[in-house]
Amino acid sequence: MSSDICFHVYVENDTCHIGSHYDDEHFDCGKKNCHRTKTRYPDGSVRLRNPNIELMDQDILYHLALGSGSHDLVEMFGDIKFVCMGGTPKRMENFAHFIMKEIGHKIPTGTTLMDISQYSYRYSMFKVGPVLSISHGMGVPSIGILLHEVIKLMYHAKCKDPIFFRIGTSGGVGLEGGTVVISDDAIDGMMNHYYEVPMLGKIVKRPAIFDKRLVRELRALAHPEDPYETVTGTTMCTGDFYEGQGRLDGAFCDYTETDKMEFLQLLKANGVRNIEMEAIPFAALTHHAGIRAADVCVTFLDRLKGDQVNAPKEVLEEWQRRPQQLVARYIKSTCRPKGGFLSTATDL
Ligand SMILES: O=P(O)(O)O[C@H]1O[C@H](CO)[C@@H](O)[C@H]1O
Ligand SMILES: O=c1cc[nH]c(=O)[nH]1
Repeated sequence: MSSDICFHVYVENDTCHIGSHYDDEHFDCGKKNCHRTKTRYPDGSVRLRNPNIELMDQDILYHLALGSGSHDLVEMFGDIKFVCMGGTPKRMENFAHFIMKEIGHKIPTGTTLMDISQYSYRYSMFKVGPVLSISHGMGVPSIGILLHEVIKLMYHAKCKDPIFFRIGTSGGVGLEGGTVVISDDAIDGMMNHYYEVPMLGKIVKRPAIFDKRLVRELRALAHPEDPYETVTGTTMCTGDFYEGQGRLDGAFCDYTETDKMEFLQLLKANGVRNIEMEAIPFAALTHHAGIRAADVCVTFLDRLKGDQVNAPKEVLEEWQRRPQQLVARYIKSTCRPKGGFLSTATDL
């Protein structure tokens, strides 16, 4: 590595290099190819890696029902420190209410939380002080579109060093239902560690990298007395729930149970702890934007034991709250004693 290249993560010739200081240093060194310099202004606010946006009269965030011309995005969202996303509107509305209690955020008596993106009829978005809670739908294209617009929202709103969390559900690989998995790595259905996007007839590969320090900080917030396990490991992100995840119970199945079990055992032997459908674009696009992010999912079943999600509804609801509790502990751990929030739990 030449001396004018910094030790932060940087991308050169389509290859991602991770400097030895990546975990611990997030300052603006100004050196050539510094990922931090490319993605942040000196005050920590999000810098977009698309020069076209600042030349536009206004930017319409179509799927959020927001726009830089129609809304005062700095006034509405400038204080955001945490963006939490998960598949369903109901989970994210519940999380908004939960985090409101946890951080002691007050809204005027007689008022209720509003779905800011309700007229997009695509995603739901709730704001609770420094926390945005947004639904992302199912699968790679849905979360990909949302991430483009939320990252632009962070830029327009001049948010400083926001942290993104995905609060999800997944199938465990050798883990009981109800286990919480913090992803420290992501692979796609072909075991690639990158997000492949066809652009202008060519495949562009973006490395899918999670922030290792954030993973450690979250892991440290798991309580020994929690009545379930919290583990870290690789998450496989597939493009389908049935055949894409080796299930035998889809509308079609052209492989045998032996084929399925061999594949799942291979995943287990390679450190894969769970399977879901968003980790790759979530890791890759947040990393490309220089945004620290973590994917925290509960398992709904052990895929080594079956394919059907058959735990009772109330049990699934309780399990879904487990990743929310961990993320809430993180957010609370960044609260300053005199108000406001730090950018990281370990700055305390
Ligand atoms: O529970 P959420 O966060 O929606 O995520 C998981 O659930 C969906 C499949 O049932 C996929 O989107 C998968 O990633
Ligand atoms: O098995 C599962 C469970 C939840 N979500 C998935 O993608 N797969």
